[in-house]
Amino acid sequence: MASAVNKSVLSDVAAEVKKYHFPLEDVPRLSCNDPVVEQMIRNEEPVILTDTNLVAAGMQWSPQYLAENIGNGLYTVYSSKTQKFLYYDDKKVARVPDFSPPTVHEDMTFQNFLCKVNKRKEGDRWMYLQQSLNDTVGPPIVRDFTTFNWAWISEQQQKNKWGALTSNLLLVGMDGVITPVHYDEQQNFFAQICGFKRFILFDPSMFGCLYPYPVYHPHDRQSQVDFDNPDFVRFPRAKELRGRQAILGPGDVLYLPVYWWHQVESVPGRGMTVSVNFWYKSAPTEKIVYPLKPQQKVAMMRNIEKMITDALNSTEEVAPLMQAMVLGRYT
Ligand SMILES: CC[C@@H](CC(=O)C(=O)O)C(=O)O
Ligand SMILES: [Zn+2]
Repeated sequence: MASAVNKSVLSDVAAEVKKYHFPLEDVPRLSCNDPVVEQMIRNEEPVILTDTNLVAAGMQWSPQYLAENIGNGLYTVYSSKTQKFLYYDDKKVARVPDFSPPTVHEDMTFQNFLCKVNKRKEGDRWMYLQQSLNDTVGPPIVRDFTTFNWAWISEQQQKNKWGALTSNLLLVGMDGVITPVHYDEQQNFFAQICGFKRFILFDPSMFGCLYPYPVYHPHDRQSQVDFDNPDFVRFPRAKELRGRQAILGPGDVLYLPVYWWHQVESVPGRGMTVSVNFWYKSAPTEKIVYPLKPQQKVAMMRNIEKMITDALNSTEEVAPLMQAMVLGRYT
């Protein structure tokens, strides 16, 4: 049984993390055997789970162990001039002619990645390995992976009528890297193996305070608000943000519900991080119940935005058309 993270270490980490302009409440931290957990997952409320043993077989996956056992396959490594790794969809770059990718994507062996990280000097680019686990990994890693606690996580999948497991992303980050605030369209069990990660979470109803890029934009699903330097003139409602915080240590698992906004930070000074996420397709809506949930409204807004953009075959005409539709009529 993987031991739970020491509470006093967690409070030390909580004291170290960066403060932003918005208040944060702690995400509950419960044993997966606590009867409350089942209801929280059903209600799509984030919760930190201990005692899952989800990745107990992978707890020896230190960067060094991975370098020695993962084989010599090529892995996706992003590099960035800053600690931030703002995701972009390269299939959408053509729609934005002057788009300049904030990160560079390189494929390299895990050993080469770790060597570059260890040799990195001040001013060099930051690096973040983000690779879907597949059958190219070495046999020891396959063995560990197959002995994850699939019984427990499959039970969660079935109980909540989720769809298929779509992928497991292996994430190996340098001390201090940040994935800026965004939302995903999948349910997520996020397992922390090495080091500490701090999640800042906002519920889907905060869509209006986080100003995501347009759906056709390469940064679709990513917020335009820079928490380190918020532009309250362009994004005034960012002042209304009220968030939650989850600090994960080795062995912890965060249930991160679909459409919940999250920023993920590898806590500075606590070493490299190793994590594995488990992304599942969400349950289909069986029956429409009013009032609609915020998640359903986000999905609806996305579909309307896509439809209008495609029907107009122009991105410039979307705002004028939607303003003509509502300004002075519905507002
Ligand atoms: C994708 C990278 C990110 C995790 C995340 O956003 C997710 O699992 O949805 C992180 O850990 O830096
Ligand atoms: Zn995410």
